[in-house]
Amino acid sequence: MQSAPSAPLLRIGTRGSPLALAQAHETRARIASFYSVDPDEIEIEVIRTSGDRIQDRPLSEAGGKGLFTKEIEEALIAGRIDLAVHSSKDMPTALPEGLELSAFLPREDVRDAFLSPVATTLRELPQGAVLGTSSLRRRAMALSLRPDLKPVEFRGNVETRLKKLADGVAHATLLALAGLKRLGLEAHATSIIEPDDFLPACGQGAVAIETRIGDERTSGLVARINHEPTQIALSAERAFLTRLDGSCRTPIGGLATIEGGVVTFRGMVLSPDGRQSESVRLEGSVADAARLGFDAAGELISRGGTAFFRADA
Ligand SMILES: NCc1[nH]cc(CCC(=O)O)c1CC(=O)O
Repeated sequence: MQSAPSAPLLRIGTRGSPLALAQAHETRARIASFYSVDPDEIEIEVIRTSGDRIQDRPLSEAGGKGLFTKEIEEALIAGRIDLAVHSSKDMPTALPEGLELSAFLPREDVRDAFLSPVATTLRELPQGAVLGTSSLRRRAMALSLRPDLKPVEFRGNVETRLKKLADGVAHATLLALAGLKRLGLEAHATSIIEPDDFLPACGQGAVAIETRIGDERTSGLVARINHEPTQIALSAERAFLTRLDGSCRTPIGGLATIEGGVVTFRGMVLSPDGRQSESVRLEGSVADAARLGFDAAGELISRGGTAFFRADA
């Protein structure tokens, strides 16, 4: 007689892109190793989201960030999965009722990479070069440094964008170094852009684990693999975004770094054409990280920085 398969220890929900799968597998490996269980006892369930389905128009027009999380969060609420693994950067600031971010993996590199077959850096691109990017932040920041560049829409997963670049659809593109590294594709980076020049998106490089509020078993299990400095940095960055009330139609950069118990938060808002911008830099204690992000947003609002994106919302 065959015995009935035993119920999995945990079920992880994720998107099916190679990057999402790499992140789900890393989460599974960390949990399995912490509890010394066979990784196969933790199921990975691939869920197709609206963001994966919609390919014909910019996502900022189709409804924004929530598109990559909606169906996964529905499965979580319904109890078909126990935890969801997401790129923090793709998550809306407001979570659906009943869900929480209960843990973060150690943050990967936060920087953006410059990729081009014709130049080593953004500054060295030929006059009027075509820049492929679907990120309003990268577009605005690139235009602030090089107003002559011609941005074109560049959708798809990391591999698709690399292929478009190789096919000559654009002279250059910008990608998160974190994604390239998690996919083992960092050799494709032509150069790396320092945050001083080009602030990353809030949450860039951080992987978030979402669970049901009240599911003590799962939140207890994942709490043990939580990377606290990442969680603290993310609390500042998410507070910043929440107060700015930015959608993905808004060029915003934000980064919290932690050193010796001190959190440094840098934030920036830009007009879509990159001609106007406001920046802020605040320091505070680790215990006040969320307050720091909140205050940084307040500072930009009081300087009128949010008028840049309110106008075209
Ligand atoms: N918007 C897509 C997305 N979401 C997360 C990453 C990269 C990994 C990360 O930032 O954690 C990417 C691709 C990119 O921006 O290059």
